[in-house]
Amino acid sequence: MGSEEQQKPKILLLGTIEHAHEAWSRITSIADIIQPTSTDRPSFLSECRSGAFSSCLLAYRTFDSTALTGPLDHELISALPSSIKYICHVGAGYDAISIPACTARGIRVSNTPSAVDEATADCALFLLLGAMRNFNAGMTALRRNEWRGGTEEEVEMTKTKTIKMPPLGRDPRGKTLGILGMGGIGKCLARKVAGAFGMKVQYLNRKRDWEGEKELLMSSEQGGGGSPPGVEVEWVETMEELLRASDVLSLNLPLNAETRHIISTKEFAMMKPGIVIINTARGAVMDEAALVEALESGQVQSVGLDVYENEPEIHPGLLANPNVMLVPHMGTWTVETETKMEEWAISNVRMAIEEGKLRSIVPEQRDM
Ligand SMILES: O=CC(=O)O
Repeated sequence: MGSEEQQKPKILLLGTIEHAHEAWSRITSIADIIQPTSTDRPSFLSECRSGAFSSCLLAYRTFDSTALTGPLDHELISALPSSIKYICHVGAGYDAISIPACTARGIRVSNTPSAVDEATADCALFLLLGAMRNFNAGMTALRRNEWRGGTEEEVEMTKTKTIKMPPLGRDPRGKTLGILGMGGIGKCLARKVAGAFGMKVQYLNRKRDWEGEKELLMSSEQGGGGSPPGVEVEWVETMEELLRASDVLSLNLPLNAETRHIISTKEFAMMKPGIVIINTARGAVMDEAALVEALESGQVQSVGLDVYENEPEIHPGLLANPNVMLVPHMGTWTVETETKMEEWAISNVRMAIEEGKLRSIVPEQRDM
């Protein structure tokens, strides 16, 4: 019986299982779970080098575990035992993991695409409407005990006089939404804005997604009744085309070496004056300092942000600006979605153990 126990593969658990307890308990019957005792990156690196995780087959990691380990960069990947063959990440964005470092060590990485699409697109929809309608200015004024941004004295005077009003918002209907990065979240958002707000959609992607376009155009013909109308969707070839024609821009692309600061001073200058920008991808795809300047000059009218360059730090120029709607990275923060993401990551763990492969290996490693 003892030797049977020893044959179980070992899993390094980085983070905690919050929701998918049933799926995880099935894993614990086929694998031994090892958890680090360290509390910060230097001690975690020492723990790795001490052999504490030797013979672990894979690491399961959550987004929040970065607070303990720091990024899974070259230094950290090199410190992992050579027995580690898989890293199963809970989340769609895996910019905290150096894929080149993993590939060089023969470690395969999985993420949880599509599990996040609906919830993240819903969050983008909330930010889009909030930023277009200037809801942030009014909402934060109320919490200062002011009415729509007027002072307390002005509120008192409203019985006889007018009060200070925030600038009028704009309706989304008939406006053009530019989507930068037409993956699962982008498509989901396109469907939602067309159905709920009657917006037109144009997108820029690494390559034209004919199948995806067809799917969006046909969405009216499926399901009948409550299904949204087909999406008017147009592919554009260049960033300049996308920026010049968009009334609202939504960032839906992954963060990597090519996309870091893909939106910066030059790109802000190309945008339609008074554009609204939504970011639910990663903060660093946009140059935050340049964004603050573009907001101050009025080139960008308002923004809705769920993600920031140096989370949890927020640029003071964003905090101070009433035209900035801020959400603290809650795009997938629902019971259903967080559960789905954990279950998806656990299904990668199971497949790695039982079949020696991953359900959703990251695109950079598809040929591995
Ligand atoms: O930010 C959320 C994710 O990457 O899934």
